Amino acid sequence: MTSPDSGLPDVLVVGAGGSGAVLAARLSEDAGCQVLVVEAGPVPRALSAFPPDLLDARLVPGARPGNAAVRMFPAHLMPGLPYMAARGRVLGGSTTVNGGYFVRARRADFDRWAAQAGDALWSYERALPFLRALETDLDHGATPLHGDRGPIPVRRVGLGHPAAAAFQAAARELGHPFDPDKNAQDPPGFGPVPSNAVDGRRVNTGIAYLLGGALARPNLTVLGDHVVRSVVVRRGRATGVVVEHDGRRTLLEAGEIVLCAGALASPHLLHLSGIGPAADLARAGIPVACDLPAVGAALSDHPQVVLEWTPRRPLDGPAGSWLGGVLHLSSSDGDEAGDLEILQSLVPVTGLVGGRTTVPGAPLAFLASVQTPRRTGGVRTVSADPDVPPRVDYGYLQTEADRRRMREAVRATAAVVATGAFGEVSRGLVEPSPATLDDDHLLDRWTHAHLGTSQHTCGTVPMGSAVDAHGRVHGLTGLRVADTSILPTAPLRGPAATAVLVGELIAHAVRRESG
Ligand SMILES: Cc1cc2nc3c(=O)[nH]c(=O)nc-3n(C[C@H](O)[C@H](O)[C@H](O)COP(=O)(O)OP(=O)(O)OC[C@H]3O[C@@H](n4cnc5c(N)ncnc54)[C@H](O)[C@@H]3O)c2cc1C
Repeated sequence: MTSPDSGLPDVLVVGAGGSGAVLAARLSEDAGCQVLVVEAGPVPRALSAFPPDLLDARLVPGARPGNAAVRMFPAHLMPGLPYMAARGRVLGGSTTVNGGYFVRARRADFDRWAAQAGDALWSYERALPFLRALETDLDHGATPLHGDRGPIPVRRVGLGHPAAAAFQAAARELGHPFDPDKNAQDPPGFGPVPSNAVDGRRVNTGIAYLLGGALARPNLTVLGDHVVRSVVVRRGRATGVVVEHDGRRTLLEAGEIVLCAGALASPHLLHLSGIGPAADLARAGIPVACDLPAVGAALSDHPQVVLEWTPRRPLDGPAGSWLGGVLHLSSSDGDEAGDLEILQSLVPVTGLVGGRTTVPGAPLAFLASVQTPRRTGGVRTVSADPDVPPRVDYGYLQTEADRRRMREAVRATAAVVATGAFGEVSRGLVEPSPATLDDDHLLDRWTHAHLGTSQHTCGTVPMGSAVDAHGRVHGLTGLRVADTSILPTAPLRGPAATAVLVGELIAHAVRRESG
């Protein structure tokens, strides 16, 4: 904490996204803690000020090219395979432009993170009270596993749509267990998707944590359209940030700086501030403040391909959410239960990309992802100019084991579509052909041509080698990272619920440290 008469905020939070909005709201519950949030994107002060597509749970705003609420990062999924990665740039960050699938990490993820962080704070048992506190589970209410008072409303998407019902019947036909509560740590199988959308409206973290009352607190200030360019480090201590607004740069100082800019922007900001691998920084012309090789050394994400199928008859559009059911099954590795995911979209991909909930005659889709915990690729900063984007490499499918798991995910999806039960609604897959499915080499080529990502990036500033279990950056004082960057590996599920948990856990840690 700063001294009361310094006039400086105690904590300056960079980014009001999946973790930052949560952290700022929780820290400002203490009226004696002055919190300043600096967000690069716009900050609507009321629900009605959000563009309607950012609230519509039948859409995934981040999938639509050119959406003003999205910042694109040029990237490579594999060497020679370029891609544009989307990140939310608006109050709520990527939770405002994402799919609204809100599933907790698995116990195995917590075990791994607790070991890597060297702190039981990250164990499932210690995290569970925070997982309960962050949600209002509208299906279960208050139980030992679920909460009924938290800011994020969680409801499982109904399986009443004919395509979702057919998916459920297909999973049963194939012998997959029913997994009715994906947030309960039961054996993985087919089930409805827990979502932070209610009555067709996606509730991002800005709405849930800030617009719900925190924004009115006198000790909380949230600045929108202010882009942090770098962190100022003096004699091993972070003292402030350089911020750009309306073309003008100013210095904002605070007792402590917390980066919540997301798993692509946070490592870039650290690099621009001279914190990262010294040789790379020197090559980019950035003076080194702290040699920290682990910053940006790898990332962790989930490769994904879309498999489209042709409806046998015209099907209605989705009622309240683009999401159908979801099936988790295990790759033949057998090490990580439920590491393959088949997620159903009730909106054609052309609709998601074009911002439309129905496209007559268009095929519907499954999103097949490999969610085995992996660290690959990385984020490298190539210029001291903050406007030059970092080099983002996903490093997907570089090993035979990675390619095999992806083949298994694709073939498992094809098996669902090939069931008699799914045949009630489907004429079959658009691609790949049976001949391609049968041949490893052809299937690898098909996958390469159709490869995408779940946009679940984590692990770019990992606990253990870059920050400690409280997000404190090694080798410096006054600087933390508190977003999905610090999770050493992406969870076996989508990371949005865990991003919120990061905000909750780090707020708890900050409060405990300051007594
Ligand atoms: C298209 C898409 C779909 C997804 N779908 C799902 C899903 O359905 N389920 C799921 O679990 N996960 C999903 N995810 C991932 C999930 O939304 C993210 O993992 C999560 O929101 C990350 O939280 P974060 O706090 O780390 O970063 P973010 O939520 O991205 O927040 C970072 C914030 O920092 C701000 N910021 C960045 N740089 C600066 C700067 N220099 N100065 C000031 N502010 C800055 C940004 O504007 C943003 O508001 C999806 C992601 C995307 C992009």
